[in-house]
Amino acid sequence: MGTLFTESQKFNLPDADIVYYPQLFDQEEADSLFSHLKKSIAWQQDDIKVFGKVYPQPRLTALYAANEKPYGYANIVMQPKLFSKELLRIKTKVEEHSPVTFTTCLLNLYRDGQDSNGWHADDEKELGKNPIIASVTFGQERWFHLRYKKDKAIKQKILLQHGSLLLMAGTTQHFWQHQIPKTAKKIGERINLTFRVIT
Ligand SMILES: O=C(O)CCC(=O)C(=O)O
Ligand SMILES: [Fe+2]
Repeated sequence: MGTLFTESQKFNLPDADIVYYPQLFDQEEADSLFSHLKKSIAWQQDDIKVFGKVYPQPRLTALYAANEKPYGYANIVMQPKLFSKELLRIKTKVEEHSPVTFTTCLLNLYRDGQDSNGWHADDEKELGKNPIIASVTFGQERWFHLRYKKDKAIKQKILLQHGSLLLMAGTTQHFWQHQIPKTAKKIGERINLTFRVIT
């Protein structure tokens, strides 16, 4: 079961460094990792505070890491659980395409088209100055939207497919925001893993 060769795609966008690998995992391996993660991850639904009002987050999440450092964003502070051997296997595979060793993985489970992730940048202080974020998709493919902060008419859509990897590096998180929009279509579940370095 070697890695299939599939062309990577580098996006030519201002102040961004974004590369997409459509098939980090082949179909069979991606199917089996999806079912494994669906049942073994400690999925939780946190509340988020937006302009003083509290809402349940429109997706389930979980935090795993190689250390015990918490990760906080949008009024939530998450304490990690230790990486499982499958998460370490995925991490090792991702690191073949990345110059850094990741410490932490934030996972998202989008249960259907009404689950989403609003406009944001991964620019929390504990991620460091020019963070490398590696985002892996299993299950339902979803659109990933990017918009340039200085001119929101400059944007990019990327279809994140089953078994794919998206790498964001350089100044991407300073100059760009991203989101996973809702869709009215009847669609299945998607698991997303975002590997990060938290020091
Ligand atoms: O689900 C995705 O592809 C994006 C997740 C994301 O942006 C995040 O967790 O910060
Ligand atoms: Fe993000």
